[in-house]
Amino acid sequence: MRILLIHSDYIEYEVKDKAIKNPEPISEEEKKGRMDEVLVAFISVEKVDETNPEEVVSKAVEEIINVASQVKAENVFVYPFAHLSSELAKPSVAQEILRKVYEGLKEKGYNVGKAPFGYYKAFKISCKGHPLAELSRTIIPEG
Ligand SMILES: Nc1ncnc2c1ncn2[C@@H]1O[C@H](COS(=O)(=O)NC(=O)[C@@H](N)CO)[C@@H](O)[C@H]1O
Repeated sequence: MRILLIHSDYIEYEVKDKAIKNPEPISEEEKKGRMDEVLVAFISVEKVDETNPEEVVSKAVEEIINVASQVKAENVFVYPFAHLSSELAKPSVAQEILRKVYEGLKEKGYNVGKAPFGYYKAFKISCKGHPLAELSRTIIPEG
């Protein structure tokens, strides 16, 4: 799994079109979204993650929380992003892993947003620009 973390003043997105045959079903209001004062996690789920999804989910939640506490972000935004790796997991597995990362962060008490999975989206982001505002993490399952 590849994660790009951007501590931001805001992130906003707008769904444009389906990018895969069976994207995540979404309501009308989920076609647009915005979150302010937020740690945005752009996440590419990789083929290797399919060997141990549970381990990757718990490590991802741990890594994201670790950065959120360092930058004092209470809001986290999970953004499915297929462009941080050339070895992508198939969409069905990726969607499930991302859902579990989202749920895991909520269980830890964070206010969590997410962008819909499987769509082309326009987005705007405002990076805060401090020394820890741009970080990346790579998670590889051992088991
Ligand atoms: N492995 C993955 N990790 C994260 N997001 C993914 C992954 N696979 C698919 N997605 C989601 O599905 C969308 C499209 O994925 S994509 O790989 O860019 N494109 C496609 O799969 C199709 N255009 C066929 O190539 C992405 O924007 C993302 O929302």
